Amino acid sequence: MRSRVSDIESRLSIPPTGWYQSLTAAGLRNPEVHGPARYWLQVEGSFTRALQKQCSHSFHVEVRREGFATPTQEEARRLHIPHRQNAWIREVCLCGDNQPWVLARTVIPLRCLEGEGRRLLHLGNRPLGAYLFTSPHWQRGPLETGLCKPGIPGQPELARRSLFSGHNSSLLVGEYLLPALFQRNTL
Ligand SMILES: C=C(O[C@@H]1C=C(C(=O)O)C=C[C@H]1O)C(=O)O
Repeated sequence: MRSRVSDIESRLSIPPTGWYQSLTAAGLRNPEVHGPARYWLQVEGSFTRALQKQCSHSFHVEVRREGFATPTQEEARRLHIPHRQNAWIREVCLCGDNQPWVLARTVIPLRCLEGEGRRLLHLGNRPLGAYLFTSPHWQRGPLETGLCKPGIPGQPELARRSLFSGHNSSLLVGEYLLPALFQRNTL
């Protein structure tokens, strides 16, 4: 039998998103970025760690899909890779206390998968952050703020994204905040 969290989770999707270089720039379009989600749009360090600190009893990663696929044209441009080149694309739901809190989409170009980067193919339910923040090779670039196209209530409206640069290549991590995360009155 499917669990309740899987049922809620299966109705969620990553919406088309417009990306801005800063929270301030996004705020001119949608002042909601300065509301309760602001902390999550700006928190530094491992996002997984920050979420885990907010959990009362459990945190887990559910893989929604993972495999080789073509990134969007915008993602390919951001990563400086040819636009029809396949990449390893990982989409997960980060759940706190059995509630879906964040959807994440990571685009990992082929060059990142060489050498020890092969481990990225086998993360499964282990959080990517645990890998990126324990390996000395990866450096996070500046955070962008995303405004998702207006959609159905309960779907992500705000997002954040950044490039992580390794030896000779970068990967792109997008995190889409679900209202359930920042509408809890705990921060
Ligand atoms: C990049 C991080 O990894 C987190 C875990 C992810 C995964 O397992 O796919 C994706 C995005 C994250 O928020 C992080 O913890 O900061």
